[in-house]
Amino acid sequence: MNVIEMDGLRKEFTVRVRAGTLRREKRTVTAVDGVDLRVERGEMLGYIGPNGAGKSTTLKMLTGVLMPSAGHARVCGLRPVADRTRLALRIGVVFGQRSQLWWDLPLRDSFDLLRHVYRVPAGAHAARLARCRELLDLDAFLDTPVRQLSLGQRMRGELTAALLHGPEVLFLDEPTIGLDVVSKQAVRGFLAELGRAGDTTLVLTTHDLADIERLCRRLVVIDHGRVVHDGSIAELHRRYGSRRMVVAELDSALPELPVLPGAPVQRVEADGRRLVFALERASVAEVVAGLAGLATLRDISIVEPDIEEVVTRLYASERKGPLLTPGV
Ligand SMILES: Nc1ncnc2c1ncn2[C@@H]1O[C@H](COP(=O)(O)OP(=O)(O)OP(=O)(O)O)[C@@H](O)[C@H]1O
Repeated sequence: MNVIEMDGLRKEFTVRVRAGTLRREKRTVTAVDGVDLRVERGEMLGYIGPNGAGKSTTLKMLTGVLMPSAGHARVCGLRPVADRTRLALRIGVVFGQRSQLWWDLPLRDSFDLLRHVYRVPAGAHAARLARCRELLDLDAFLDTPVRQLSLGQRMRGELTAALLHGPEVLFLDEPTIGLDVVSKQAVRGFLAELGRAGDTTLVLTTHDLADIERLCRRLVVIDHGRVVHDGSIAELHRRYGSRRMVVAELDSALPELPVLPGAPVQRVEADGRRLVFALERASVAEVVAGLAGLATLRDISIVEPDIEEVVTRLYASERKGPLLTPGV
C-alpha cells in the first residue's frame, strides 16, 4: 500500500532579481518540476540530489508547509496542506536546521509537552520514550535544557520528539548534518532499527551517502527538480558503469604495465608495487591468472564500487545535460 503519492508535483517560486542599478525583475524558479513517485508502507527511501535540486521543497510540500504550484500529493491518504492538522498526527518531521523542542526547557519537559500536544496516551508515550532513551542513549542529558545540548545530543532529542506520537511516516531532512562520528552512528543505528521493525516509512534527504548506504534500499536522485534515478544502489552502479576494482600488491614494480584483457589498469601506486585494475569484463580469477605469469603477488584485494564516486559522476553528467530519459 502506498503511503506517499506524488503526481506531477511542481513548485515554482517567484523571486526578484536585480536587473540594473535600481531595477528589479521578477523571475520564476522551478524548484520541483513534475515529480511522480509512490512510496510503500515500510519503505526506507533516500532522496538525494545536489544543492538546490529541490529536496527540501519536496519535503515541505509533503509535510504541508508549502502548497504545490501544480500536481498533487497524498500522504497517508491525506492532502498535506488541506488536511495539515490531521496529517501532523500521522507523520514525524526532523529538519536538521530547525528544532521542535522548547529551547529553555529540559529535554524531558519538551517530551512531556509533546505528549499533551499530540494527546498521546500515557502508556504509549512511556513505552516509546523508554525505547528512544535506550537506543539513543538519552539519559545523560534528559534533564539538560535544550539550549545547552550539543548538536548530536539535540538531534537525538529531535528524533525522539518526532517519534513520540507513533507516526506512520518519518521525514528526515539532513538528520546527520554536522554530527560527529559517534552521534552519526547512534542516529543511523536507531533509524536502521526503526526500519527493521517495518511499520514506519522513512524518507531521508542527506548529502552523506553513508546514511543512504546504511539505511536505504531505494534511492531517488533528483536534479533541477526532476527525478533522474529511482531504484536500488546496485542499479545505480549498474547504470553508471561502476566497476569493482582489484588491487594487486606486487613484490616489485614491473618494467611495463601489464595489459590484461577486460581489466585495464586504473591506478599505479606505491612506486609501481601496487596496481589497481578495473573489472570491466574480466573476473578476479582472470586478473590473478594474468598477473601470476608476470609478477610475484604479495596480496590481492577487491574494492567494491564507491557510492560517492558514482553519485559524483551522476551529478556531473546531469550538469552537462541529462543522460537519462525524462520521467525515469
Ligand atoms: N522560499 C523560496 N523562495 C525562492 N526560492 C526558493 C525558496 N525555497 C527554495 N528555493 C529555490 O528552489 C530551489 C530548490 O531549493 P531546495 O531548498 O528545495 O533544494 P535542496 O535540494 O533541498 O538543496 P540543499 O541540498 O542545498 O538543501 C533552489 O534554487 C532554491 O534557491
